[in-house]
Amino acid sequence: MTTPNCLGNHDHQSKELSQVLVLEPPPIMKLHGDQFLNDFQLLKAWESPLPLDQFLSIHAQSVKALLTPGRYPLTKNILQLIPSLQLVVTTSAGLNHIDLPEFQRRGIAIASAGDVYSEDVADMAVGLLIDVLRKISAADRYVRKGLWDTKAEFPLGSKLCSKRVGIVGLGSIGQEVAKRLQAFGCRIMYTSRNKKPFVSYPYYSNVLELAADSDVLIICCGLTEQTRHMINKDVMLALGKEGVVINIGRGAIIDEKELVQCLVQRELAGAGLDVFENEPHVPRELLTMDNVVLSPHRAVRTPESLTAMCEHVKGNLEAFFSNKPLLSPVMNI
Ligand SMILES: O=CC(=O)O
Repeated sequence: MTTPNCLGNHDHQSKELSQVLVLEPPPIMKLHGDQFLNDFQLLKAWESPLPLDQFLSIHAQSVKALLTPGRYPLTKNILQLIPSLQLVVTTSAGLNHIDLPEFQRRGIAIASAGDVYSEDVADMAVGLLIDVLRKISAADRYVRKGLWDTKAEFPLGSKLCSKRVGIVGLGSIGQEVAKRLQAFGCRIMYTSRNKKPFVSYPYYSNVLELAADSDVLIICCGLTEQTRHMINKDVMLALGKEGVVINIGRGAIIDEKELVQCLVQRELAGAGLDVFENEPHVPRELLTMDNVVLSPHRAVRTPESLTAMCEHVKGNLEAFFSNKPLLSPVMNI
């Protein structure tokens, strides 16, 4: 049985080998439609009137590839409904929506966003940092409110050049952040799972020690059980009253309650946040703080990066269906 409005625009028989299941459309499809995947037969679960489990048991028993956005949780339960799955292509850089041990157990390969978004995310991290230090958003509000012409003095910002910047996670995003901030005259240091032999920035195996030696912490790592709430009160106190935290990773890498508490009690100078623990919820206290810059999880999204992602997704699917190496494998099993 087929449900014509949720199967792509290709003849089912001739495209049987290149079916791609899509549970929920990723942002690239919202911007570009699905023309870029014309060479595949898309099974669009979200367009079906059937409950998901029924849709999958009718249409997805032999499907081998799944395309998914970052926020869709790929759990053991979903995997059980797609028994032939061999590949997931996720359009996200983060992998915290995927039950990695279960994927490993089942031998399902994952292709990630690779470094397609890294430059844009790094630009956003630097933008947030400059905004917090030089109070650009706050200055904009001050001017718009007509306060320039009054006695309400606008406070001084703080210099970026020569700041000691601790990068948490020196993957491709962290490296792009480091490159940019080095050009601004900052002193770069980092922590990550392992010391990177190809950089000369000082390495810290411990985030607490990194924080104690830094003016700014920029969170560029993924969310895992090891990194959840890694940036806690102790780390923020070690960063100190003049310290700034920037987060373009995942909200839950910071203990958000403790972050709010440190900001309220002025144990930290400021924060630039693109990500939050329970998006789209943003803690109420942050909304009125001029030393905090907020962004609605948009660091990866530029038209350019989304266009590049279309090519990247297509390349990964083509590689998979022609038995070639994936462009951005997370693990090949
Ligand atoms: O946050 C966005 C992503 O992980 O791609």
